[in-house]
Amino acid sequence: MLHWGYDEHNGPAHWKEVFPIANGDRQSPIDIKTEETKYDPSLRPLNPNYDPASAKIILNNGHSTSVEFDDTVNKSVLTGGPLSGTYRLRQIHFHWGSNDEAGSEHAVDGMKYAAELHVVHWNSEKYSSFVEAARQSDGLAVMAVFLKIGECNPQLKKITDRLDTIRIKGKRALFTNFDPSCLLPKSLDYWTYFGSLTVPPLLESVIWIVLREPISVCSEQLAKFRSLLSTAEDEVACCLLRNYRPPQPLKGREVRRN
Ligand SMILES: CCCSc1c(F)c(F)c(S(=O)(=O)NC)c(F)c1F
Ligand SMILES: [Zn+2]
Repeated sequence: MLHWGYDEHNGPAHWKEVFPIANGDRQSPIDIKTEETKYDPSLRPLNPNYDPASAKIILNNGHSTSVEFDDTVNKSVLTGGPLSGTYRLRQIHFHWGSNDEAGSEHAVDGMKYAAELHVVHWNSEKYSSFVEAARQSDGLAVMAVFLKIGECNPQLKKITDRLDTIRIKGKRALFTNFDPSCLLPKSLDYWTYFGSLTVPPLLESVIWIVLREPISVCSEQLAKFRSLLSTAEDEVACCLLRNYRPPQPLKGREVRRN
C-alpha cells in the first residue's frame, strides 16, 4: 500500500498492513445498538465554549476538509459530558460518501447518515500539545454530529461556499470569525464510548461523544464536498468521493448515554 486512502487499493481494508492497531480493542467508528446503551446518571451536560476568533484556516488535506483553530491557548474549549478536565478545540472536519445513502462513520442500529462532522479537542489540562495528547488513552475528545439529508443548512453554507477555493489537496484559505457551535443541533444529548481516530494512525486515544440529534444538509451541499480533489496540483485529478471508515468490532466496550 503506497499512501493510505479510501480507494480499492489503499482503503480501510488495507490499513492494517501498515497500521496493525487497525485490529485493536478500541477502534472507531462503531454501530451504536441503542437498546444496548446504558444510561449513566453521572454523565454531565456537555459544555462547548468556543471563541469565533479562534478559527484560522480552511484546508483540503487530501483526506477531508477541515477548519483549523488556534490551540495555543484555552480560548475555545469543551468541558462537561463524560470529560474530566478541559479539552481544547483543535479542528473540525467532515466524512461523507459517494451518494446520500451512506457517508457517516458511526451507525445507529445499522442506519448510516449522509455525512458526519467531527469536532476534535485535546486534553490541554494533562498534556502540552495535540501530538502528545494523541498518544494518550484520555488525550482526545471528538464530538460527532450526524448530517441528515433534508433542508440546505445555512450554517454549513459558510463552509461549502469556500470549497471551490481549496479544491486541490494541500490548498488552504483564511477562515476566521467562525464558531462551530453553529453546527450543533438543538439537543446536546449524546452517547459516549472509548475509541480511536478513524484515519491512520488509528490511535486509541479518543473519548467519543456522539450527539443523538442530527443536523440537516441538502444534496447540493454534499455534492460540493465530493468535488474536492484527493490529488495535488501535479497529479491526475481524482475526486474525494468518499472518506468514511466502516464500523469496527465493539469488542465488549460499553456505550453510555446521558
Ligand atoms: C491535527 C492533526 C490531525 S487532527 C484529526 C484529524 F484530522 C482526523 F481526520 C481525525 S479522524 O480520525 O478522522 N476523526 C476522528 C482525528 F481524530 C483527528 F484528531
Ligand atoms: Zn473524523
